[in-house]
Amino acid sequence: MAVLGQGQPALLVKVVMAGESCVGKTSIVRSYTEPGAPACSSSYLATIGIDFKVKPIMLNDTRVKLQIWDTAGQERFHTLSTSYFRGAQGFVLVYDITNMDSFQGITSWMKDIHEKAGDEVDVILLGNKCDKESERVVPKRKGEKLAWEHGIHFFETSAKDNVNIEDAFSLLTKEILEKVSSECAYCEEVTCRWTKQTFYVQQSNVLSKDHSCLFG
Ligand SMILES: Nc1nc2c(ncn2[C@@H]2O[C@H](COP(=O)(O)OP(=O)(O)OP(=O)(O)O)[C@@H](O)[C@H]2O)c(=O)[nH]1
Repeated sequence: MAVLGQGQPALLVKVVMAGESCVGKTSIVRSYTEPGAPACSSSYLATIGIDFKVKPIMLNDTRVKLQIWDTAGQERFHTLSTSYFRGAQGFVLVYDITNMDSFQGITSWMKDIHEKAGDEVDVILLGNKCDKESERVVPKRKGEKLAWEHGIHFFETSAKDNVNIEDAFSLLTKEILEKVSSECAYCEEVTCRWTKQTFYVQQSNVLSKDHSCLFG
């Protein structure tokens, strides 16, 4: 894998948040990208359409710019939300441990992800709101079993108390980087017809030879 130092441009990684409405997707993104600020508020404000945040991180000496797309979970936004799945390298798929319907919806979300983003994409499953133990209706072993059946990693998280959020994003990003370095599934090699210089094209991003985004 290309090792990018401080002075070098960052590798751009697109991650999409998915899951039913009100499971805590926005709060998880907030907890991760705005440390110190309250991730949860007493009033719930549904995501309308789509939003995104950027989080620069350093992982094993590689500079990464995580572009996190926060989709709306409400059914009326389903077509719009899933249209952002295409081209993503990773998904954070979330259910709420106090809401059985949100857990039962996970299989359908997995289907959407594979249909739109392919079978090779990395997914991590989060059972959120683990601070609400007294209201739990989804046992932890059910989440573990479902993740195991899909061959993906699993964490129980709390956006409110910032539990396991950083670990979840780090593990997902690590898996994505391993894939990019081993087979570069997302890049297409292009040679400039005038300068004969080689570039890699990843979606709309032009990447330099070491796969770091030139516009990073
Ligand atoms: N106790 C607790 N509440 C949480 C947690 N995460 C989110 N919430 C609350 O749950 C509600 C919904 O959170 P959001 O982050 O807006 O949920 P969402 O999945 O983005 O919802 P949509 O935008 O409709 O898709 C809010 O009132 C949050 O404050 C958590 O870890 N613990």
